[in-house]
Amino acid sequence: MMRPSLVSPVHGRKRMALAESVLDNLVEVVFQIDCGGNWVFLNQAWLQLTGHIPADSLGKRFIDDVHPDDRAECCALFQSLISRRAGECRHEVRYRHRDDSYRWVEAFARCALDEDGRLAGVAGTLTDVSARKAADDQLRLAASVFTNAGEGIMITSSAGLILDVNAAFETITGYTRAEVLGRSPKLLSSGRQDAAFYADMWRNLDTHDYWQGEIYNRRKSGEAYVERLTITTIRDGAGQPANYVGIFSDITIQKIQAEHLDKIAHYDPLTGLPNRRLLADRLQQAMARSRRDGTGVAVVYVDLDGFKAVNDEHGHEIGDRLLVAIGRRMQLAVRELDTVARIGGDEFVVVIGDIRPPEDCLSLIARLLECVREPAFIEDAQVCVTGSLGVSFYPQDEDINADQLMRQADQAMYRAKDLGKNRYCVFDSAGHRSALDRNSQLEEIERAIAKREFVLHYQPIIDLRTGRLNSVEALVRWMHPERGCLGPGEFLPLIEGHPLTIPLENWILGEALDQHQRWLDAGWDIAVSVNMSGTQLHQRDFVQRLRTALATRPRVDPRRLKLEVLETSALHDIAHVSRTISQCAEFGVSFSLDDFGTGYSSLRYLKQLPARRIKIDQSFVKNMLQDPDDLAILEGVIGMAAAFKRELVAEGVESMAHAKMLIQLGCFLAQGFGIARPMPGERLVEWASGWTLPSSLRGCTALDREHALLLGALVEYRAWTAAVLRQAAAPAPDRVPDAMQDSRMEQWLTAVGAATPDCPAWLRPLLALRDALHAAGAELLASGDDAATDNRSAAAKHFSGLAADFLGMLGAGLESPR
Ligand SMILES: Nc1nc2c(ncn2[C@@H]2O[C@H](COP(=O)(O)OP(=O)(O)OP(=O)(O)O)[C@@H](O)[C@H]2O)c(=O)[nH]1
Repeated sequence: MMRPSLVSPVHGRKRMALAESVLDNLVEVVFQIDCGGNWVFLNQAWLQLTGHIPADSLGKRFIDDVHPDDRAECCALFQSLISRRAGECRHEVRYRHRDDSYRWVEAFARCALDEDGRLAGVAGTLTDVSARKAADDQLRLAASVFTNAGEGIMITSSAGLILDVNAAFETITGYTRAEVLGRSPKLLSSGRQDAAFYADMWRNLDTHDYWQGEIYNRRKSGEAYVERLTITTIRDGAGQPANYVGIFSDITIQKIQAEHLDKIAHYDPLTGLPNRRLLADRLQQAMARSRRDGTGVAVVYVDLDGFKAVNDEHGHEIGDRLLVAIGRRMQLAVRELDTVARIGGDEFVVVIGDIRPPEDCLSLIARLLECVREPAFIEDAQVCVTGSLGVSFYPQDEDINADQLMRQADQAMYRAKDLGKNRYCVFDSAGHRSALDRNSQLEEIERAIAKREFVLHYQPIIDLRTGRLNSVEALVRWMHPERGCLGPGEFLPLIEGHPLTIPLENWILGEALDQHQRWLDAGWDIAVSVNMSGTQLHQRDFVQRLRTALATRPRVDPRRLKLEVLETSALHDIAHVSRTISQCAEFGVSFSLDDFGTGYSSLRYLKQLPARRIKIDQSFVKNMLQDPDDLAILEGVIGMAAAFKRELVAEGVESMAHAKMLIQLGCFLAQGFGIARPMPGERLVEWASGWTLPSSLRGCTALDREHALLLGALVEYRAWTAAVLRQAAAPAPDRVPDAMQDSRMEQWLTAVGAATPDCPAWLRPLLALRDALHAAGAELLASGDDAATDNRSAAAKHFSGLAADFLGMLGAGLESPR
């Protein structure tokens, strides 16, 4: 049964119009070419395909816009259809667009006949297949890459089963494609990676769709290899993992080379221990860990003692094996996190981390010392060395880096060597700081010498009997650009014993001689004394240098130069210094022993050193008015100087009272603030012309023995009365004896006949006053801590009055004719 038609048929012109509309709405180009190869019909789709309006192309040769490479084939097909007058063909050809690009076109053509059945040409369709062609190319390319890639490629399902692998996979792993399809990549596993490794890999694939790393796998042959692997997650339209693609390359050879290079770069070839470079890295890590968790690090520098002798005695090879043995022992002694490195020759460094208080690791350090000195038995030989170890600790009060820490340990190691080897020394950072300070101060002094910041001042030495200027002492001052004028006490102690004393003293000597010449020019011939240190006098060329200094100043009479040497300065080689003094004496330069009495060997020096002059240290002079002990020393020195026939100078004369007492004791040359302070050279002449002997000193002479005893008694009583008053004012634990131990007084009284039955009448008031003074003293001291303040001050007043009277009476006795 026929189905009823839903549309009514169209005929004639209507049909033609409908056909035209259908043709123009087609996506494909519908065409006809005449037998000469010219376009005779094109629908509207032509515009879309070529950019040309169909009417513009009609009458033109179809072949002209075919890609030159495709023309021959196209012509041949066309000719074949025309000549056969029947048939059809389908092929792909590139056709030029108006914009000069080419589109891939699938052409379908068959012979077209006219109404009379004669051949009219060729008709057919053209379809734009550029997009499909591009996709095909892409696919072909991908397939080619997959097949030909140097990297192994493995595609798995979301379940992790292998879906495909390429040829490189087969080459690298040794498995064929057929052997692995459908299997898990685990078949390659070497077991070298732990579960955590794979867990991390899957975490990355889940969250970042990507993982890259190095992985140790096993080939089919069982051989292990290293691959660098990148895995990418491929997700489906719903965002679920559909596949995993792994791309890997075999990096086994590079890995071996890198490990070899790393070994060479970071390990000592002989012992296999970390070398200096790796040590630096490990130390940095240990310091970082220490900062993180608040623990400490110790750096132990180990240098073998006497290792050269092992080489010399047993040969280099045994030496090598000893180094290996010691390195191994130390490595066994420390924990795994610690580092034992060999940094060269017979030097090792051990970094000990995670220590709590530094003392924590001292037993370990002692063990390292044992590791070194334990004998080693190598080829029938017993080989022994010891080690010197230096230790530094991290952290320290000040910020410190790894290099500094190593240097500190190195320094401490040198100290261990200095102290006799076979021991360890811990770096003393406080000592180091003061050494650093000292270094910078020394540098400053060195600069100051170069910049001529030092000047000399001169202090007169006076003959107290005549008031005449005897000589001057040159005293150095530092005109410091920031701190002003500094006295020698502020910088000389810094350079004591240091080589820097030599240039400074050379300058002082030269400058003093130059000044002497300037005074000569002014018609003033005054002797000058210059201080010389023990360091200077121990110089072998000292005498020669002194001669040269004098020779370059020919107008200076060497006898006008005196050199002062500190009695306390380290005169190690007294015989040498004695020879030096004698040699200088040969050309007129004399010596003084300065600060005499303060050293342990005053008498020895006095006996052995041919110094012409002795200078009594000012500490004895300063207190001689009220300290019987200092007075006794002074008297002793004065006696010795007389016995040894040495000239005597008293230093530290602060007042005319001091000067007077010195005269009375028989010391006539003096210097001190009481006479004149040190002054610049040019002021000295003016000062000397204005200076006269104070009247209190005129006519003053040395005392006879009787008066000298009285002077001693006076000093004793001054000391005692002052002590009693001090004690009364502020009771001290060391109580003053109630009764005066008046030994000098007793000696004097005996000398003047007080003990005889016919005691001189003039003495009686003095003795009575003395008894009263003693009684008042005892009463004052007995008044005790709990006595009423008023009572005590009344008793003190009474005692002071008696003391003044008594001391006045003794003083008057000193003035009495002898
Ligand atoms: N066997 C061997 N000896 C080496 C090696 N490297 C350096 N030396 C020698 O090790 C010695 C190290 O010198 P020193 O540290 O001055 O010798 P030392 O006798 O230990 O001296 P002190 O440290 O002052 O006790 C030198 O004689 C080097 O020739 C080495 O790799 N093998």
